[in-house]
Amino acid sequence: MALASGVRFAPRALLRPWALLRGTTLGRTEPAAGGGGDGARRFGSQRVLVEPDAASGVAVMKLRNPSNALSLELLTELVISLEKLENDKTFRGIILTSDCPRVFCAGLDLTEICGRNPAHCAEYWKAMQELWLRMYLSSLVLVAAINGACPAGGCIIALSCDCRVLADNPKYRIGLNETLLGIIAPFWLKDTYVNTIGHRASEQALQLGSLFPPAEALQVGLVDQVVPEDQVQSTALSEMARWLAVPDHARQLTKNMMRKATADRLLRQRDADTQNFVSFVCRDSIQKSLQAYLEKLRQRKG
Ligand SMILES: CC/C=C\C/C=C\C/C=C\C/C=C/C(=O)SCCNC(=O)CCNC(=O)[C@H](O)C(C)(C)COP(=O)(O)OP(=O)(O)OC[C@H]1O[C@@H](n2cnc3c(N)ncnc32)[C@H](O)[C@@H]1OP(=O)(O)O
Repeated sequence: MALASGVRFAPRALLRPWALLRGTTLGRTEPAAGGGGDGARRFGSQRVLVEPDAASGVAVMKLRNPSNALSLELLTELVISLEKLENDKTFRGIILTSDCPRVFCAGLDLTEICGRNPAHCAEYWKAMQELWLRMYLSSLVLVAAINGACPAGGCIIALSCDCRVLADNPKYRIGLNETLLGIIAPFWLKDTYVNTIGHRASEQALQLGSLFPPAEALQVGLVDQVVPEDQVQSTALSEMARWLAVPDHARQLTKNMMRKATADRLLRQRDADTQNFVSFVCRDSIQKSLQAYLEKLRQRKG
């Protein structure tokens, strides 16, 4: 499997991705609902459904994990689906959206870093880095159709796209709220925030752990459009058409020019970033606060 980073990254899950997917439908194709013609074959896995439209060169990728928390399996399946589309010259763009009601993506799956050993936390963080690198540097146009809450790691996914369309629902807040959980956004995530909304706005939002409701997210430049919920998909398609109107080679080289330095910074320090992450999240105090946060989430549900 070609990796965005070159040779150093070899988490077990990605070396044996199919092992994680036993019993799922990844790699199988089936007719899309209401489809059946050329380009209407969908494929996917347990946690990622891909609806490709060969005629337009656009695939819709739907996340369908509980709350779309970024489990190791979800990260792995996302990378595999992305790679599959990247390698198929039919496709020029992906619309990323959620199949879960009210949640686009709940961020890191905290159960992957709570009560786990350092080796597991390292494997998990490498998978997170890998997904971000692949998305951030993707040659395809990525449009996020954000149809639900989008905190922390969910915001990372959205920020790594080229364009963001958010549903106008005050419950669908977006931002990097890590500090409120007692954790810290890594430098590459901070850089992505700064690249998107500027230094001062990032400084404020990161320290305060701000989750922006739609109008504020638009105002600060975190999203590009806010539209009624039933128009998120159609608006994402219109945005996609606008981006695809530009010749691929010129757009791709420009994207690379804008993003390469940020990605290279992580590539240069990937191991150190992993070590920082592991030693930070494995501290007793951080484990305790993550446990308490998870407990609060579970109780809130009941
Ligand atoms: C080198 C750097 C050094 C250190 C770096 C350290 C850390 C890395 C820093 C940054 C990277 C990113 C970090 C993160 O992403 S942390 C996760 C942040 N996410 C959140 O705070 C969101 C929490 N969830 C919610 O607010 C709500 O669930 C949500 C608004 C998304 C949906 O609300 P809804 O009412 O629809 O669902 P719930 O009933 O609340 O939840 C359903 C179910 O899902 C579980 N759940 C939710 N979110 C998570 C999660 N992130 N991880 C694990 N599980 C989650 C929730 O407990 C319920 O479970 P269950 O009761 O079992 O059904």
